[in-house]
Amino acid sequence: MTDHEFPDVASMKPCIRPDMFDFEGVFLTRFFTDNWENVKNFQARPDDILIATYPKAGYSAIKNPRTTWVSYILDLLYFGNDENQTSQPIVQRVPFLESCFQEFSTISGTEMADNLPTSPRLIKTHLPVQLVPKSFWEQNSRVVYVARNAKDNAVSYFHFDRMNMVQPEPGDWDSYLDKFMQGQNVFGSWFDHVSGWWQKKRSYPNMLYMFFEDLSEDTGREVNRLCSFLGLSTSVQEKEKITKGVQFDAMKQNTLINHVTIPFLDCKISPFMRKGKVGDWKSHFTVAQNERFDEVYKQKMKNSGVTFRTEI
Ligand SMILES: Nc1ncnc2c1ncn2[C@@H]1O[C@H](COP(=O)(O)OS(=O)(=O)O)[C@@H](OP(=O)(O)O)[C@H]1O
Repeated sequence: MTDHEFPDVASMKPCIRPDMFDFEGVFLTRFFTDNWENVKNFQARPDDILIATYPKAGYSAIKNPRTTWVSYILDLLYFGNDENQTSQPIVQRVPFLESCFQEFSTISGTEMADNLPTSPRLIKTHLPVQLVPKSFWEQNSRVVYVARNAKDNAVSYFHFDRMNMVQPEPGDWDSYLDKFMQGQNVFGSWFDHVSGWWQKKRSYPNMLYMFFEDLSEDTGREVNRLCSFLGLSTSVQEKEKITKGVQFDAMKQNTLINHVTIPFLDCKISPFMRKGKVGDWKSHFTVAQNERFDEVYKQKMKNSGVTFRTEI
């Protein structure tokens, strides 16, 4: 088996479904803490681009290339014409910084990032802002944060936890939603994550804060925003091509992107590229769940300053 291959999923099942534990105030699993010294001491570079999201907000990266949408857009903007690059799965093109899946890979996220031959390096993280390695701030690296409304994010994360054998068991939807409201998810509370990064943006100008809902409403406009932020003079034709290539249906068909080859993701339970919709929460939340959620949301987000759209 090479560095980038996985064992057959059937043979892996007994050793997976890890426990979640409190790590410096945030729920994580060992897959994100086993390499912590190297994560903490990771040496960022001034031209690095860190793509940060709460899980399932549309960014997609090690064997587990996720935060897919914006990673793929950035990858195409920088390396779309480099066949060498685009023939690799996106998990290898955009390393997942804190990941360390020792059972499945001999290479950690930090090693993969250190070995990246490209410049700039595109690096993905799901860490809450306070756990990001300090060298990113010291080097003034660019950061693209992508946020998704809490309701759709909860639904998407629930289905992902059902199909991802390296995440804790999600249980049923009702109890999952309760845990989500209490912040008991891998990578911690959605509320703290989106608010913490929003807060950081105030003191760190080298960050673009994007919304899944905006990408969904007008992908071309958001590609333009990314180009402005990054100082790219990509041609109109190229931007149009990229915008077309990153639509949900096109990405769902692309096996280098859609993760069907990652053995611990069981796409028979739920596909990685599931629905990609704004407002899908309506087909999951009961009236009672929605009322409960709105109450908790109001309370937890009252001082955050960031607003979301739950439909477009
Ligand atoms: N191009 C495009 N258009 C619309 N929606 C898209 C797109 N790319 C990714 N997605 C949706 O984003 C969700 C996955 O988020 P991530 O890629 O951040 O997942 S991960 O945290 O990295 O595993 C997941 O959302 P759900 O379908 O609602 O589950 C993906 O379908």
